[in-house]
Amino acid sequence: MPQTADVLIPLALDTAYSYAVPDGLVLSVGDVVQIPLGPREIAGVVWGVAERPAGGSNLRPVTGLLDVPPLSEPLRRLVDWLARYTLAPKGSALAMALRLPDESARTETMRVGVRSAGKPPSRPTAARAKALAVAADGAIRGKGALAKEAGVSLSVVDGLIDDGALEAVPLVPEPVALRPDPDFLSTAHLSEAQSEAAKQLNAAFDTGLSSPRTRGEGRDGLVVDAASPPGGGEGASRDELLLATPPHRRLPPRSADDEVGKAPSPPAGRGDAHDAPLMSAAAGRPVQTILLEGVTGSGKTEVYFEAVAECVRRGRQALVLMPEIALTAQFLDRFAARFGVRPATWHSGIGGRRRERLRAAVATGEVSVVVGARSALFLPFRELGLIVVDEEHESAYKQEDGVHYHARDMAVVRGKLEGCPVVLASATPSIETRVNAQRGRYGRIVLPERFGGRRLPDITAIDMRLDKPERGRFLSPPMVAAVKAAVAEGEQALLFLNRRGYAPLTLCSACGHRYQCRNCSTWLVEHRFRKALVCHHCGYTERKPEACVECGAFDHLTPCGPGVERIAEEAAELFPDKRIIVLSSDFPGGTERLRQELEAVAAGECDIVIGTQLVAKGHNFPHLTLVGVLDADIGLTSGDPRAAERTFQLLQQVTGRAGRGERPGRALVQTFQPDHPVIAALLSGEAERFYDEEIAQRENAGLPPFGRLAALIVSAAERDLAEAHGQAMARVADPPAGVMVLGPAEAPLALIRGRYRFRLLVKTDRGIDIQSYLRDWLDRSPKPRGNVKVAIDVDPQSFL
Ligand SMILES: Nc1ncnc2c1ncn2[C@@H]1O[C@H](COP(=O)(O)OP(=O)(O)OP(=O)(O)O)[C@@H](O)[C@H]1O
Ligand SMILES: [Zn+2]
Repeated sequence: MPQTADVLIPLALDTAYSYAVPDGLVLSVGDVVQIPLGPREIAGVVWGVAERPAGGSNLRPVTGLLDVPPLSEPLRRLVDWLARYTLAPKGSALAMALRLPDESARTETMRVGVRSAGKPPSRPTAARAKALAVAADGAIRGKGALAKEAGVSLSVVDGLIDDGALEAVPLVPEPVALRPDPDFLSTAHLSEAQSEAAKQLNAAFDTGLSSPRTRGEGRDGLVVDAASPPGGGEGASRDELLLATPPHRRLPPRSADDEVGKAPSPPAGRGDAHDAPLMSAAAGRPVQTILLEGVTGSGKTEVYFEAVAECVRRGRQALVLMPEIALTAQFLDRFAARFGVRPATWHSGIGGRRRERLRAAVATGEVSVVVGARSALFLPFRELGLIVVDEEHESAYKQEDGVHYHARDMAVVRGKLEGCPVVLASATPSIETRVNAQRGRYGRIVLPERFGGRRLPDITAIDMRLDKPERGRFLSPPMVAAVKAAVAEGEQALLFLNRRGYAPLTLCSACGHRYQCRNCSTWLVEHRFRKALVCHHCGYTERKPEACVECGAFDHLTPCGPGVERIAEEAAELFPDKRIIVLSSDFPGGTERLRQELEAVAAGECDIVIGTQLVAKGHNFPHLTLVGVLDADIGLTSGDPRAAERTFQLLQQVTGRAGRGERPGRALVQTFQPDHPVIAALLSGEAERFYDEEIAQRENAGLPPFGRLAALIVSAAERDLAEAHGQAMARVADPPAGVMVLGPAEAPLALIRGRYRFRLLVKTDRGIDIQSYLRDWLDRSPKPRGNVKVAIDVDPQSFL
């Protein structure tokens, strides 16, 4: 019987389109096919197939089956899930999972080398002789390499190939990644606490979660769970997930002992708690997602490496997600020390061909461990057995454009769809994850102490109202003294200020003019290294003028407040003979240079490090003993409901960089509000109390995870248009009980890249299916006209 195929296209379209399958071609769901779309041909994925009556059809035909791995069922369901959850068009969600090789990548698939064919060229020239002299050793070289070595042009080499004096031979591509050896290192190096934690973690593999029998077993099983928004509440409707959860088909185990050879799952309630699976107190069944919470420097990495090892031993694949910048050589080396080889890595800096080879190797199962940034979540794993989300509290996991998704939450969803354990690791877990652990939805494993008997740093506040810096300076006298003492001992000091550039505001002291972005409602930030004024939102840059553009006065431009560059200047004056490194994400040289500098810091090649929040993320600087926080209050004043949580996390992370090596560490925190609950909790080390209070406040206010939020951002090139559309939407919002719609209000960043922005905020009770409400509201709303755009952000992390 001939077929019809419903093909989903990776464009901003929400539905699959029907095509006729030509006779002789049999398609399955998940196949990647070529189809005509308007005047062009495009790749899409078969989302459904049906039989079609023989004879004619007015559907356009599928034009080909592409030679790329089909999209697995869990991945297709992730795409469905993602689209339903974020309200993004399904095709946009698909685009994240389907990155086809671009043309350049395809044509280059076979690299060729050349070697001497052992016969002279028919037409000898000096250049040819040089090339042949190099090739005379019989070795195989790339064409470019040979040309370079011989000092001749590529066309000389090509000429010799045509002539038959050189022969082209295919080069065997180097493997994408070597196989990690789960038993490369014994577990003897683990501390007792780490071994315990690893054991508990690995018990998750024996819960039977990944066996086919427990899948899709109805309402009380995993089915319903997978529908709940992982970020918190139990909101999404059951129907939604029942829809998304057909009985699961999975690949047979690689080898019999994958499933059989290991210890059978221990019966629930067995006496020995440690190698029994963590049980959900609430549901009385094993948990699938586990919070691995350990203070900074407790050695969480080593613990989850053991889970990765166990996963590999079972013949399955592991994915470790990291905030991008944390993909340092240091981490890769630690992986290599444990597994004998570096892992395959996936991040935005990996180019076309390598990307495609890695995707293919992930799909065949050849690659068993991938360490990657958030987009690695959409790789086509053949048999995913574990996902680790390191630094799970990081806001970098939230994608803020296109499909607004949170990679940590989607990791939990993918784990459920694949039937594999998910480990969320952090020293400062998000409130959402904390609450899930308290409620027993997630398991929780705690490492309360630092590895190797090291102490957490002592943290002291410097009250800036009392210990004022000198005029025009930003380091208070006790801070200066502490840095001096540390570097005198040959130790490293880190000065932390979460502000890029030289000064956050520049004004003319003659006329008061403030330098503002022409596309955004933001102040321009002076970047002295670049001699420019820069907008941190749109990148608009102008040369710093000699005279005020407003009144023409010379020498009156005054920087207001500090950025890291200004602190660097001050430190250089205070400590002229010390080596200083400034780390900021906007420096020329990009990620590569940053990685190198982070390594230099780790190797002790500088005395004073000055950095923004990127130095706080998971790094290990063994020589660092002093952390100075220059403005602890920066984040506290924003209107963001997570301001307190974020500040606490950031300060605890950055102070946690001190004292990780041999010598104990300490931290000094400059603040104008030493009594603020966040600062007080940081100083007293009472993280538990801080979390308890913060959780109680969220609960009282009905904020996530106790209620749900979604933001609508209406933007347009004209302010009136944006505002009018926002108001028109608000008029038809018609919120039912349990739903509140606030706004439209002008966004705090009212203008970005020349577009005016208004925000609407939807706040619902936990039990409400916020997506259904949003869909219904959008259907009733006037369609955006002209250049008006409406962006939807479910579970917003940013309120700007
Ligand atoms: N079993 C071990 N053997 C040797 N060194 C270890 C071991 N476990 C941890 N360490 C060392 O202790 C330090 C801290 O470990 P790790 O970076 O894993 O901590 P962490 O819990 O991830 O901290 P953070 O949350 O601050 O990033 C590292 O220098 C690491 O090499
Ligand atoms: Zn701007």
